[in-house]
Amino acid sequence: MQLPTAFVEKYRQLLGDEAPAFLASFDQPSYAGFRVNPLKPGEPTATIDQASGKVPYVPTGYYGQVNGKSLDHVTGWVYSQEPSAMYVGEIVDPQPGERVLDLCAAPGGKSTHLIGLMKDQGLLVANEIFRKRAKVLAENLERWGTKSTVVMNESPDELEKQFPAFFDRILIDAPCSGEGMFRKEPAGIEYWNPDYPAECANRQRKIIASAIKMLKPGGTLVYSTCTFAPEEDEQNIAWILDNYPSMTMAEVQKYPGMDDGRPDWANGNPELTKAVRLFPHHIKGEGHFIAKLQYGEAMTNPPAPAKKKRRRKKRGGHASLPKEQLQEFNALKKRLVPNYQPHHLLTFGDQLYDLPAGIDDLTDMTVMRPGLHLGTFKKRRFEPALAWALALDPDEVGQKIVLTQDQWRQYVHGDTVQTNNDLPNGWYLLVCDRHTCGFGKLVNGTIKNFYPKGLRF
Ligand SMILES: C[S@@+](CC[C@H](N)C(=O)[O-])C[C@H]1O[C@@H](n2cnc3c(N)ncnc32)[C@H](O)[C@@H]1O
Repeated sequence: MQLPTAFVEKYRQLLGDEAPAFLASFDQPSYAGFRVNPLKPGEPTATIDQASGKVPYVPTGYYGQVNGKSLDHVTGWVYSQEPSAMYVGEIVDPQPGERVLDLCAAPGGKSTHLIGLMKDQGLLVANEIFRKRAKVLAENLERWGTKSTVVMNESPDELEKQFPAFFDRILIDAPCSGEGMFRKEPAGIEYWNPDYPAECANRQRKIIASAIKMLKPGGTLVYSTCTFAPEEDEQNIAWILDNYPSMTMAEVQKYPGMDDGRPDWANGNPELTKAVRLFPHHIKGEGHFIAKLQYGEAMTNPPAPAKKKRRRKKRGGHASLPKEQLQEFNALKKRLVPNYQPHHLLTFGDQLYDLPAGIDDLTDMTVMRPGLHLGTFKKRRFEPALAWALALDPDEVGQKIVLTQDQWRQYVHGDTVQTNNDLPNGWYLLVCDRHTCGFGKLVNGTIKNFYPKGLRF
């Protein structure tokens, strides 16, 4: 691989004797991996059978490729993620019931991991600053089947106004110079120049400052990058320790092949050894840096959570459900999923969502997905959403139709599906090999296709 001369020189100086092995790793193939989804009601055996082994430091992680058009992938039973990146979620270690923020979340590798570890209990706010990427994030989280995630499309400095001292845990998976991904995505090399890491570090410090304002006293902040650059890694952590006396380094478990952070690459603060570096010449994965910090109880006067006036947004705002719509929704729910207990029903235009606990005011925020998308109100009828189907366990649904693999392929292709059953007409959950796939409307033995057009293949 052709690396910039200044890059090679920089790491020769920093790594000394280790530099040849480090530089040689860029000519080795990158590692692919995937995680299995603990929120789904079974093991994705078809994908696991193709794996080349388990990732030792991630209980749900495997080495191997995922087929993007497989049933396992399309229904969110697996998520394709590079093995080093998987360690970030484990270090965040979120617990069920907590409030967690993934501040730079698209396309959703870490968010899907975090909400799985939380057993889909509590609140995950998955935020992405760029709208197109936030849309992809929302789609990936819908496939994952989460009920407790809100997807936002905000800048960190807007979010900090909405959520002062609010979160138990915050992850900053920072936009970075991406040196650790050069092997996997060589196009990233084009953006690199000797000043690029320092430019990224400046941006990262602004994100960090916003994040700290949103952290509860006693909460934890995990900061990760996929770059080797000390400016963006140890030097940013040293900056946090110097400027925020309440922030201290937390210990991180290191598995064989993982390296300590390098104080000598920053200001010599020995605490920096507690960070972890994943180097491609030492582990089976790409380059990563992860540090965990604790917001000590020393911060005795955190800003009180802002009290916001409740008001309806002019456009795209949310509102409680009118009686007629509630009846339409309840009629369908009673037939399909009688035991489903929505937490807080709200509408965005004609879309119905179930907002998770822990957040009740989305005023003044750009929200891509205010919780679980339940469906759409059409003229005097309610059409259940794909996201709702993907969040259900087939065992909790009364009305369902089991598809063969061939019928599932017809369904994701957008075709109607012929059945030879004599079930009454109406909505059914479609299930293939225990994977919930969507809802279909049965009309005289034919399943009408409501699979979203943009997802068909
Ligand atoms: C490393 S990626 C995140 C990857 C993601 N956590 C995952 O695991 O799939 C960093 C993200 O930060 C976003 N970003 C870029 N500039 C930003 C800024 N100024 N503030 C916050 N996020 C930013 C990028 O759009 C990108 O999606």
